[in-house]
Amino acid sequence: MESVKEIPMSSQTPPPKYIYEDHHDHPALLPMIDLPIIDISQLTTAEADQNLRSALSEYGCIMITNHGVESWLLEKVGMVFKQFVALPEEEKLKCKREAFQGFGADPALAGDLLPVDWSARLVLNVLPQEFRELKYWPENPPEFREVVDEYGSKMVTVHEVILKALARSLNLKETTFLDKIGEPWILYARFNFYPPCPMPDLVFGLKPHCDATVLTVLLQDKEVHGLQIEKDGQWFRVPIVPGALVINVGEQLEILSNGEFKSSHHRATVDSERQRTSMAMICLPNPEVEVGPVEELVSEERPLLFRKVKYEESLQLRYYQTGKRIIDDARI
Ligand SMILES: O=C(O)CCC(=O)C(=O)O
Ligand SMILES: [Fe+2]
Repeated sequence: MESVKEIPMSSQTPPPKYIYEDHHDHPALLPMIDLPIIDISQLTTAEADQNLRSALSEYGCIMITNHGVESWLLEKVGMVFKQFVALPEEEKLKCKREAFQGFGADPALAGDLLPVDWSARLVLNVLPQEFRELKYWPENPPEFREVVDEYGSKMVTVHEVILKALARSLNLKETTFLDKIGEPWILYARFNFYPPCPMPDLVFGLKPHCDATVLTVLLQDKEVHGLQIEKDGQWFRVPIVPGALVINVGEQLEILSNGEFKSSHHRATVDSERQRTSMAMICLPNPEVEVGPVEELVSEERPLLFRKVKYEESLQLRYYQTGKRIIDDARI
């Protein structure tokens, strides 16, 4: 098992296991993308629902404002994680990553793997409450648990508001997607920590991937860029918009919507001098549920694209490390 000691060291020239032979564009050289910004307090009007639908269909990744998370809480969520990563090693070891939850690098699996990410993550099941394993939840800083708990409950509303609007925009009963992902669906948090790296064009903080989720709500670092998305075969940097949250369509929503919404292909690069953090709140179907396309979205003009699949953490990790996608297994 990896320990927190195996987190990449900011001062090091990257050891070979992190290095991509074909270097990618230096992050600073890529153009910024102008992502749609959607005020989600306007959703329920037919026009706002349609705007959300077309923005997500075109980009797979948008920004949202008026999402109901007060600015002090956004600030705190970012801050408590920065305070946690600044703690001494022994303190962080108390939440050491095991198979899935906790703090550390991804466990290294056997096989033909892609280079290792220049990052470490703190992964926590947040909701439903009975899925929480508090031994992985930092006790330091002292407000960590309360802040993540509060932010998590706001995220339930954000997910519900968006999933209902997307269903309405496709002329479906508004709870269609929520009904399909089962009760309770799962909310988990992934806090990403990217130490600086002197050769940012040779490593990735998070390799190119699509989230295996329904939706991901991402709080970016306030100052340091790193998120990039691919659109029409080109990579772009995602701007930092103060107070806005980033929404990524995940593979489960691509399946549910029979391909109407495409999961966003994205990655995180690292900075040569400054550390970066980000925090993803992720929606997954209930673990007992098999997710397949909504029947009303299948027709003669729009044939069935996917068979039903069950999300599995261990499979997902293996796929991530080998550059495969679960959704490709589901494609008919
Ligand atoms: O750090 C970022 O901006 C991207 C994070 C991300 O893609 C993820 O956690 O899945
Ligand atoms: Fe992601």
